[in-house]
Amino acid sequence: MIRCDLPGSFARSVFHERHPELVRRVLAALPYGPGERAAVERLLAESTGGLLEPLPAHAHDAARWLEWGEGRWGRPWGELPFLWAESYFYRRLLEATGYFGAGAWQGVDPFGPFKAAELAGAAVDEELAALDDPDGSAPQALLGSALWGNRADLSFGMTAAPGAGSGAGGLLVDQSALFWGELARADGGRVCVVADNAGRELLPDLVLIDHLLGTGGAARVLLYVKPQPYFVSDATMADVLASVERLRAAHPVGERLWRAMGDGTLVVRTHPFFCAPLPFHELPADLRAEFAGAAMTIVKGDLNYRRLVGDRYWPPSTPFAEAAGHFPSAVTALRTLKSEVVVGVDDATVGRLDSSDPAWRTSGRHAVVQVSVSGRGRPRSAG
Ligand SMILES: O=P(O)(O)OC[C@@]1(O)O[C@H](CO)[C@@H](O)[C@@H]1O
Repeated sequence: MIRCDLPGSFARSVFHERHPELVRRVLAALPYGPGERAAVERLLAESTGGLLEPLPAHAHDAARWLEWGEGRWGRPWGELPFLWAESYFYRRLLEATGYFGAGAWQGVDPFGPFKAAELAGAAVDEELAALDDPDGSAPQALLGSALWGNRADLSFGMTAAPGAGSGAGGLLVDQSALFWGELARADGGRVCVVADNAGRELLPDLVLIDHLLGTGGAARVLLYVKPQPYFVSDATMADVLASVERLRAAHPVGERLWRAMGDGTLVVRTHPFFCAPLPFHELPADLRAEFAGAAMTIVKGDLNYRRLVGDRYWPPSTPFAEAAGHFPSAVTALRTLKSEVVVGVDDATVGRLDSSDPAWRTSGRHAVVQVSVSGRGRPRSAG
């Protein structure tokens, strides 16, 4: 299990380097008052050197978090599992900024200014212009755009080294033929997409969804987003609407997606579980049943990968199907590597990368397309 306190670890750097920078930017981006500012600073101090405090009793999800954190309250943050601690940090940040409060900051996304700037940026213009390029709109190119779009993660951008995430580091595992083969085999079933970041990642995800619906690769797509702001740029429903609007202004694909939402072939869903500090092994029964009926579930990004396989120091050669085989449908991970977890990469590749590029697990320059069909056709009641 990856913990937060290992000296020199990526997890420790997230709390001690990334979060202070994140807090600085959030407080610079919105004119929060003294109360919110002090609460955010207190959270930073608590999470970098203090003891874990629960949510205030009046919080709508206080009981749920009390249960998730049983045995952990009052312990040092550094002892916590990394995934649990990060998830709780983002929940507490929303508490500190008044996102769930009764006051005027209710519902104000603390990361909204960053997301809006990205969506309005020139890089998005260029990417949208490429939609008219026949090479850029071939199926494999669309899958590649959705994959590499995962580099555009605004939390990663907080402390990434210059040039990190840019340039073609390489696809370490490419099972895209299996992905397309599975879709062809299912012949127009339901595809679930567990979204990750808004903006430059969600736009190519939506274009891929349009392609799947337009070509019969999927009869229906369920797109799962976060119920609240999370990990800086993770997509919420508001971000889906902003992206569809952006696409509508630029290309017919936007209008098609709008219509698909209207006729129910593209359904956007959310669930509290997507902001829970839990791995996908602990899917609640309702979500498990939804995924179980899918021809394929596409799981986007680094954090979802950590939740899919388990946030552990796996031997990298552990087969992906072994780590992700618990998932209730066939599942494809589209992930650029931005944390230490990795499976399904052979020892020779790991040895080569360890000596040539020591930061390969976290730099965002490498990616995987990994498929497990273990959950294919699993009955809805499974698990
Ligand atoms: O899930 P995403 O957007 O691809 O990546 C999230 C991320 O940037 O944040 C975490 C560290 O804070 C890591 O899992 C990863 O580096």
